[in-house]
Amino acid sequence: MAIDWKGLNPAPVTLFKDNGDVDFDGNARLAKWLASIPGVKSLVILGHAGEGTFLTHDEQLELIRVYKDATPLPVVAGITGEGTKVAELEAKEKFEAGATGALVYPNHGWLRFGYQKGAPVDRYKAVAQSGLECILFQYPAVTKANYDLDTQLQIAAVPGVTATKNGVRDMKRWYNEIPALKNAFPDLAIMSCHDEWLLPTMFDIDGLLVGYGNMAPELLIEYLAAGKAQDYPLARKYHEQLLPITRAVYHRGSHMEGSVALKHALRARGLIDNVNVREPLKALGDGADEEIRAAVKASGLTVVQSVPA
Ligand SMILES: N[C@@H](CC=O)C(=O)O
Repeated sequence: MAIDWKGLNPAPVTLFKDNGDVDFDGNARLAKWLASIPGVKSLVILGHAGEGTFLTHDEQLELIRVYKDATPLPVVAGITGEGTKVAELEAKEKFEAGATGALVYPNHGWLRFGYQKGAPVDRYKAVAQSGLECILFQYPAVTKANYDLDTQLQIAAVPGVTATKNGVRDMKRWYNEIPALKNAFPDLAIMSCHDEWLLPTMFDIDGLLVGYGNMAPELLIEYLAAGKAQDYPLARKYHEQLLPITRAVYHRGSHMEGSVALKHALRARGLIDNVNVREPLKALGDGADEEIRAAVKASGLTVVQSVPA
């Protein structure tokens, strides 16, 4: 069954116990809460926000099973294996564990060295053989793992690629490449992942695929609707309302810190009990928790009183 990406696709954080083990029960609880919110379309796990590559192979597969059992929503798994063959096998295992979709990461060697022409499309072809619906993941323009338009068009043509998560962070590229993709592939769902400044992207998208979706799903769904309606004043209102929490979580030293800050925001909303992370993530410094709690309040995000069983 095709995934309907046209809404909010949060990338849940992964919870850990105090002894460092994955807290599967805590993750199931978070999954159930997110899935209970109308407008949430899928849950994208094992990505950056989910500390996917910090989990062992077995933990990754178990987390997919837990999400699959906890929610009727499609479970989308990050595919991060470096080699194309490795990524192909990883996708097969994740499909068998219960995933429906794949967020296909670039080979991370490309971040430093760039890619050879044709290699990205072959990676998608290999992963798509698993039966997972694939998301074309566009990295920021400042990285060498960023795909030129021709490469994006080739990837979008691969059967099984049904959406793109665009994080280019270069509006000149966005304003040219998003229409070109839409023109060539009208059914390709366009999703933004510009967590730290969503506003300029909100008028061109079908959905959001964001870590941000963990902590403010209710408001992001309304914000997305305003963007789709081309209602700039209303979208701007949501942008302003969310600015305190955007600043506290995403305008930090690095996007990596955002994954930790997300946990503080979720704790402030009463959804999780601790802010444990796995190395190489580090705890935030003194004062961060108070700052994030104050931002949650200032953005009008309330403490969640009950989570579906
Ligand atoms: N929002 C981030 C982090 C997520 O994967 C991005 O731009 O990729």
